[in-house]
Amino acid sequence: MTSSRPVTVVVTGAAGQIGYATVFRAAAGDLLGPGVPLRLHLLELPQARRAAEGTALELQDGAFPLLEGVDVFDDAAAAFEGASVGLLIGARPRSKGMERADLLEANAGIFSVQGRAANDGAADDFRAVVVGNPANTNAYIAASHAPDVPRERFTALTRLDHHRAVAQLAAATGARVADVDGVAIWGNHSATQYPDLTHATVGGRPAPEALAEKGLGADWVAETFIPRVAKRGAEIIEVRGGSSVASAAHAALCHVRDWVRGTPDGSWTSMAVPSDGSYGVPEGLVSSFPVTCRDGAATVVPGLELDGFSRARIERSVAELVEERTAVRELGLLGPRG
Ligand SMILES: NC(=O)C1=CN([C@@H]2O[C@H](COP(=O)(O)OP(=O)(O)OC[C@H]3O[C@@H](n4cnc5c(N)ncnc54)[C@H](O)[C@@H]3O)[C@@H](O)[C@H]2O)C=CC1
Ligand SMILES: O=C([O-])CC(=O)C(=O)O
Repeated sequence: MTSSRPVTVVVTGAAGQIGYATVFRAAAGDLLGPGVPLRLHLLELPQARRAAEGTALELQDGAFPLLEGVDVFDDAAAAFEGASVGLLIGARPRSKGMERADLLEANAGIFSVQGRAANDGAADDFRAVVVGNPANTNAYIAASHAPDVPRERFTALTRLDHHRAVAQLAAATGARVADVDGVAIWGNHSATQYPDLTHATVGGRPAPEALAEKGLGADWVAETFIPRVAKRGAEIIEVRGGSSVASAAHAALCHVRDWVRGTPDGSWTSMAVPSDGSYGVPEGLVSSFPVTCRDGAATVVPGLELDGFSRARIERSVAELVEERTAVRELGLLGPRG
């Protein structure tokens, strides 16, 4: 994505915590790269529109050379008009007494409208990352309502989980984060996710070898590493008194940046993408995989060997995604490509 014409980026939930942490870095070039001018479309609920207008004033005060304009909307159709990138952050949080079906239903209301808005008004090269939870199923819902947008353009964020896994492996082995490679997140952005170290390396050596040197084996991976990463969101809420914000914004920026500019040669990252059927994940389900990105397309890393433990963990998380899809299907919340 190199252009002298500004790229329009729609940010939903722009006045929320992650939205606020994202837009300034996007304006500074951390989303699309240093040479790419952009316009921001900030979408908010009517009651938060004023706060988004305040954010727009602050963006103006940043005098960002790449930022060619900011518009504020409380109507999805108008906000998605002409957009090439969507950062779909705004979602309905679970409130007290809310059942899972209620949560799925409330979010389906949001993501069906936004999927239709993308379908009808976004640019031909529109692509989106869904951050708002339940992110994978929200992305599935949006894609189902956007039959004219290639399905693979609707993805969900598991890059934060990927970063968490990299950082935990680095800490456990005493390595630098930059020396860790080949970590993968599989499945749902939820506690069932599978952070996989079986193909990871530390300083070029297999991760199990580097861990063994520290006295850490398969038990540590199963009983400490995996739950630590999978439940890190809850740990942050517990310690910080609020859910992850800056780390989530950073991950969303990295997700889009790598998607449009490519992953480094010889390396992969994790993204939740509509399955192409690889590794037994039902086609279309938005599930996290190790992916490489080239020329604006994300491709699931083919041919990785999975042992019985990995296969069982992936199946468990994918089963949860299937359940979520069944629930929204039964509630009649999917669109024409459901
Ligand atoms: N996938 C991931 O790794 C992570 C996902 N999350 C999720 O990200 C979402 C946002 O988190 P925060 O920014 O902390 O929440 P927040 O509550 O601070 O902000 C959400 C914003 O979205 C807005 N919003 C709600 N419905 C909207 C709609 N239909 N159109 C436009 N705007 C709408 C709200 O008015 C609010 O300003 C949550 O669902 C959270 O669970 C958070 C951390 C990590
Ligand atoms: O649970 C939440 O709302 C936050 C979240 O997704 C995470 O930190 O991974």
